[in-house]
Amino acid sequence: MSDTPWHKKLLGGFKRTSDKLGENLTGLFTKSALDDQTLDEIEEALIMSDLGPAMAARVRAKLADGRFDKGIDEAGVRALVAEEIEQVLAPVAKPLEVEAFPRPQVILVIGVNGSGKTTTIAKLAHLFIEQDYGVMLAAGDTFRAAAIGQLKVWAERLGVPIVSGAEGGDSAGIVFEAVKQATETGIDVLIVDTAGRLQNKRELMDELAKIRRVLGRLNPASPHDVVLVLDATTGQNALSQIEVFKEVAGVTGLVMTKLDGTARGGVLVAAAEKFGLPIHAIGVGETIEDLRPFDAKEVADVIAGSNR
Ligand SMILES: Nc1nc2c(ncn2[C@@H]2O[C@H](COP(=O)(O)OP(=O)(O)OP(=O)(O)O)[C@@H](O)[C@H]2O)c(=O)[nH]1
Repeated sequence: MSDTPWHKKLLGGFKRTSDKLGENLTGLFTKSALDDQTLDEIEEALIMSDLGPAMAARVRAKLADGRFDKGIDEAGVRALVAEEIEQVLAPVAKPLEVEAFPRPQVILVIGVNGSGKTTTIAKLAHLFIEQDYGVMLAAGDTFRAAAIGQLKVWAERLGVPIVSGAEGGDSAGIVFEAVKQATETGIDVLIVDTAGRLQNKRELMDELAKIRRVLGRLNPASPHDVVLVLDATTGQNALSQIEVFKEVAGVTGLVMTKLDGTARGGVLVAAAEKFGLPIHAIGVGETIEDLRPFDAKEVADVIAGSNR
């Protein structure tokens, strides 16, 4: 197993999730043989750990198949859980690639207020800058002055240009201006912040639809990515947010944040299983380095606490 700084972050980030899974499973391994009751309890422990009912049922079936009436060991169960998690995460672990021609590639970032959207935009920008791409930000969330201000601070820190307007301004207009400037100055990636008011679904839908119309007129392939930012600490609620945003905005991929502050990191797996949407990156902390594309096996082992 690797001991890179990122791996240490992952271990720390998922610690509470992995501890909770451990707690939920504790006591089950003292039984001498695997019987129906223990299988039920293992299934329940996995559901309680937010991993989702489908995965819980599969692990139960596999254990029942191979281990019934035999002794069970904790490492064996953890290894099986890790294997199942890896199989769910491997097909969806896809970093955001910059490949659009003509440039710029336009990434709309959506999500409810407080999900970590602004921070995620800064972290994604940082990842692209590291790969030598030219990045621009657009402050399309004009609903709150604080959101515009926060994005400006990040742009300055990162040393990237930003297009913004006044509070209450027309976000589609700002996005139009940003694409124009990005095209003129040869920017590779334009990352657009958007408002996240789920309280008024109609307004949100209209606003996002208008941004999409403006972008589509400039380049029919744009927006190239619509990335939904989810806060892992909201647990199962993150799953209903995916449903709603798929409906109002169309979602091409997910970023899950705050996996470090929660015992509910299993919801990453439940989201992957239920929706099959690409998961571009995960956030395990507040600094700019704390968002990275991930390796399915590494994350699976960390969540399950397995050293397979
Ligand atoms: N622990 C931790 N905190 C995070 C992570 N990502 C974001 N945060 C914090 O979550 C808080 C909200 O993040 P923002 O980026 O402001 O969220 P937002 O969705 O833009 O929220 P609004 O500005 O209210 O729309 C901030 O204090 C961030 O530092 C993460 O991966 N881990």
